[in-house]
Amino acid sequence: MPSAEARAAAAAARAPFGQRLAAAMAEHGPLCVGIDPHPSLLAAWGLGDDVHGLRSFSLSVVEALVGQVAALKPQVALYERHGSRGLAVLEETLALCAQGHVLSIADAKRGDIGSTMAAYADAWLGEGSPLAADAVTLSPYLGYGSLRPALDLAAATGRGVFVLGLTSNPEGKSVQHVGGADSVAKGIIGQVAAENAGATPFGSTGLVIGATVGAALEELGIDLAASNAPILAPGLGAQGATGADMKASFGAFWPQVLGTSSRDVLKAGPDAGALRDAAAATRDSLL
Ligand SMILES: O=c1ccn([C@@H]2O[C@H](COP(=O)(O)O)[C@@H](O)[C@H]2O)c(=O)[nH]1
Repeated sequence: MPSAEARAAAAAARAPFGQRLAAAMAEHGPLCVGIDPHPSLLAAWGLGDDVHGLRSFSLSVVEALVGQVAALKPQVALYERHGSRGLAVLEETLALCAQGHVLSIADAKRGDIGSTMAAYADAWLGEGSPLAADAVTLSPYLGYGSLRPALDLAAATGRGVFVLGLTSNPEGKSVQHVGGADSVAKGIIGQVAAENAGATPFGSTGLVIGATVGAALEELGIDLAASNAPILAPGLGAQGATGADMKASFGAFWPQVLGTSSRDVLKAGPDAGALRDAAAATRDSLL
């Protein structure tokens, strides 16, 4: 690991995640491709459901899509299921993203009591950590304040977080919509807004709002513009949402939205050109 001085200098030199994401979206369009090496996809690519297949799949996706999309989002669970060697592949995948200057979002959905949260923050956002990504997804359902160690470390290292707000799965409503006009989700989004006050073009504390939420933003009276947050919107493609659906749901908030699709793009592989074409078609549906 580099010295403490070198790590501090690297963190200080990094522009805030929100600014880096805005620049990447302006250059490459509002698409993030998820790296989700499901067993079925490994088989469809002619790879084994083992660490060699995982590595070949992951590195092929990064190599094909560097310079093509705003961000890549490895799904951590699909590396964890291969044990410590799977996590080593995730480290290599994140390093390749950094080398190719494509933003990485580790979809880990971490959330725990504050003292443990500090360790998760070190792992996913700490300078010099082998698993550090440009941003990590967080679950606020142990209380938004419990995320503080990650919010602070992200700010100190120029990294970002995406806090679950309204998730893309149908079951999410049973928790997130509770309270109606004063919904749980609205409360979380309000706390995210406080983190991002004054940041331009948006802050580094993002929100996950599913591409599948339909009219929920309007029904719950949620003003995403006030959150000043980048919005990570999963659910495009395999979960049924289209670019047109997303534009209808997000309306005036569209400039903040980074759509993300995994299986629908990945099924085009393993041919690199076919992967690039699938990503380009998905990105174009968002323009
Ligand atoms: O609300 C959420 C939060 C995260 N996800 C994750 O995004 C991808 C979606 O994969 P697809 O193949 O495009 O459906 C996956 O890793 C989920 O865990 C989400 O879907 N919804």
